[in-house]
Amino acid sequence: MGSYTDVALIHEEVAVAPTFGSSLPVPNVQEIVKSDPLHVPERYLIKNQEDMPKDADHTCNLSSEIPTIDFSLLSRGHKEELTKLDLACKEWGFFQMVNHGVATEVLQGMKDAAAKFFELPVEEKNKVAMTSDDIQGYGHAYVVSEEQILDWSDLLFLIVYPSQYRKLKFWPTTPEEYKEAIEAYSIEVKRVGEELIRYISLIMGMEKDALLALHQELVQGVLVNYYPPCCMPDKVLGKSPHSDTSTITILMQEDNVTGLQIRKEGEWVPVKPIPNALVVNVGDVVEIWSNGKYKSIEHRAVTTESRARLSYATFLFPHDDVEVEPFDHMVESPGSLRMYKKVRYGDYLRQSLKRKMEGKAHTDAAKTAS
Ligand SMILES: COC(=O)C(/C=C/C1=C(C)CCCC1(C)C)=C/O[C@H]1C=C(C)C(=O)O1
Ligand SMILES: O=C(O)CCC(=O)C(=O)O
Ligand SMILES: [Fe+2]
Repeated sequence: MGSYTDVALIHEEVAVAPTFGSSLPVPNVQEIVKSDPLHVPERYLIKNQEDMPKDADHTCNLSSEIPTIDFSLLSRGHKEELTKLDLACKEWGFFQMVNHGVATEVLQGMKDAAAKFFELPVEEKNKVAMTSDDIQGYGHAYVVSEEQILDWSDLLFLIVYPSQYRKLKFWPTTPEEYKEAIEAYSIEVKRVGEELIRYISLIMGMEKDALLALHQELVQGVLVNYYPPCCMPDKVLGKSPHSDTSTITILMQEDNVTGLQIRKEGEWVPVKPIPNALVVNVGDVVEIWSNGKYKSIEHRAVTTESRARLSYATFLFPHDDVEVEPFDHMVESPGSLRMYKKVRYGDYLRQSLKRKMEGKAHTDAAKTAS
């Protein structure tokens, strides 16, 4: 455990009221829409034409090329599926995962409980609001300056494992089924996520449990993103371009609202929801460990004019004290360049939260001088 003079992290007690992780106070987007559905405050309007989203459902041929991985085939030791996983992590950094074994009722239970929470009056939701010295709870993140363009979304972020890191003061008690729903969902996603990290360990040429062991302990956070409808969906972003600072991220989407877009060949490629599938992406940690062989790809979320969209991102990541750097065997040959510096994960995460979301800024900052 880090020193207590350290600023608060996700699972360290707060000794002093740090600025770490705490976003500057910003308006509640759901309340903006409630008060005037036909107005978008200046701070949300994108300035650069090239950053502006086309309509969320714009067709892009590359969407159909996003890999699909069958988890049940991986579980049965299918070498071809493992090769597909290797390719997906190398070429896309994203894939749709099917046949993961998580019951539809468990997926739906998480969706229903979260939807009920976000439908509550803001006074009720603010009972679990983020505080200035913490990064769990209801509110916003990555807001570090008065000038930055704000995302058209509100969020609820909770650490669920290890259970001793939970801060139940931020867990909604209304709807009363929230705790049960997120626990049922998270234990299943933990099962799938740990297996995926084992398969990634194998495709990196390591023992199946080696990568999990390097986490010291696997930390699991659940982020529910709420994207209210927007009257100018082509002028705002639900979530700015970023790569995830996780080992891997497992995302559940709504069935019939497209919002997630991933960066590929200079295009923003919509990830069309597949009912009951989970979207998996490589995080910065695997990119660094693999010396850039597996890509933590930039992605973003756009909004729609007609309806709200929710997404459920589970981040799996190491303990703060884990030192992350490229594995020797992943630095292709003796002459190859070691692409990243050694970073203490807690510092890496802390740095990422001090910046506004700006594409690959996190991993760029961890690169060795090129
Ligand atoms: C390990 O964490 C992540 O992968 C991660 C973190 C998100 C968050 C915190 C660590 C605390 C504050 C809340 C928030 C959920 C943003 C990934 O988040 C994605 C989302 C953004 C944005 C990002 O940069 O990575
Ligand atoms: O809402 C989405 O589809 C993407 C969310 C995301 O990228 C994140 O929360 O890290
Ligand atoms: Fe993300």
